[in-house]
Amino acid sequence: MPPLEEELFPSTPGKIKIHHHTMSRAIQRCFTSTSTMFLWALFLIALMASYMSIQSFVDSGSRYLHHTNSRVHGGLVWEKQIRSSAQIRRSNGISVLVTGAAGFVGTHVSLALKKRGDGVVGLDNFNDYYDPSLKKARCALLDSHNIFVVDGDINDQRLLAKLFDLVAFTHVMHLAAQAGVRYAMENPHSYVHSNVAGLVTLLEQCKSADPQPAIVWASSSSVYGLNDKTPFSESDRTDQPASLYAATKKAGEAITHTYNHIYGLSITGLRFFTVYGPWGRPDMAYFSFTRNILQGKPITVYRGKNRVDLARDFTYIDDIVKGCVASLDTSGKSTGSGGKKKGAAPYRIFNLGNTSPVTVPALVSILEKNLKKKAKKNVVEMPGNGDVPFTHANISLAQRELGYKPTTDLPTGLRKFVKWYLSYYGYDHSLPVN
Ligand SMILES: O=C(O)[C@H]1O[C@H](OP(=O)(O)OP(=O)(O)OC[C@H]2O[C@@H](n3ccc(=O)[nH]c3=O)[C@H](O)[C@@H]2O)[C@H](O)[C@@H](O)[C@@H]1O
Repeated sequence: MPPLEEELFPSTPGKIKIHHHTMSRAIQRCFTSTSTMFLWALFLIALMASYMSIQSFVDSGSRYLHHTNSRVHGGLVWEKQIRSSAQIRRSNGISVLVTGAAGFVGTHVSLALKKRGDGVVGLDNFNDYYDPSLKKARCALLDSHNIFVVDGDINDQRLLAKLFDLVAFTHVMHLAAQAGVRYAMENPHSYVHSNVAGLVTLLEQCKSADPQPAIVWASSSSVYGLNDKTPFSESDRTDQPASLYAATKKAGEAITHTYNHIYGLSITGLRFFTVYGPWGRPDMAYFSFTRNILQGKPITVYRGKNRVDLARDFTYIDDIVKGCVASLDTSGKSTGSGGKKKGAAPYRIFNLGNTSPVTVPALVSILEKNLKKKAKKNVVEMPGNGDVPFTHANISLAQRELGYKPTTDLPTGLRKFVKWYLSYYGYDHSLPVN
């Protein structure tokens, strides 16, 4: 016989068996005397009273929890905050659900949209892949611009349905993801959870929404993997990923294609090339190098085979934001409704890079100059951890279709980053940033 807990909470959904006869006999037994019925009535009244007081607590609590983004999803105040954040304040404006809004790119894109009068609602799970206090600080910045960020996960189907019930989003800017190339060896499942399962949950919601939103989402330059034809063009092969991270982003491109094909969702995938800048991600090289140089700690600089330096097409955040906003503006409409396709919808993929790769040692030199301090470098051969030796974007397609034209070179962008870093962390570098 299975243990009692197993009967009550089956490990897989869809296996709950309700034994109606047994249950009705039990109910009959309970109601055999009038005194028992009276006690039951009292119990029900007490239950209703406590439900009503909990509901009013939730409503008043969410007023105060606004800044800390409570996990409580519901209540009149919460709904009002979402509706107000989604309000469009310009003619022909759009209303956008930004997933990963407390992330690096998400914060910048949300601000840009809000500043021009679009409606923005953020969604973020504030996970601890890197210091959540930085995410909270970004969130406070968004809050000061009247952008509300819901504390929740893209895997939470009920929450997504609730958000779409409240707001007829015209667009979804999907930036929530498990990022980082090398961390995939430590925690592979987090990549599948966010970048595959979470993506599907979000697409399922978008496909059944009426109207369906157009979707712009973050793919990655890492999908080019072992491709050695440079610069990388969108039509180059992407079937040789070098990391699980890259594989999940490639999977995302395939998955979004099916939702475009079957349900008529308008999809734009953006292959970002090593994005950097103020409010950036502490797990990335430029950020952790800055911290270590300031703290007098060594940095590890990877080098490719035959002592060849690694290089990246580092792209400044403001350029990426322009590419994201232009993608939203040119996305075209999804054609389906209620899960039914009515015609072909756009399916696009663009490289968003800088078109001028810089080596990692050159990145370190620029940081040294800005920080006025020498790095203690440990140069080691690149371990087989998912890294690729070189990235270089061909951006002519984005230039043609989006008017995308990056304008910030690495020295200028890093100067802005260092200025922000010092203003944010101060000169007391004892605080951990990752
Ligand atoms: O372009 C992209 O698609 C990807 O860009 C970055 O990935 P990555 O280019 O590896 O960025 P960093 O982790 O900042 O590394 C930059 C370079 O510094 C090198 N590096 C990194 C860390 C380190 O300790 N030492 C070191 O030499 C890496 O090998 C790489 O060549 C992001 O972390 C990914 O999320 C993103 O998708």
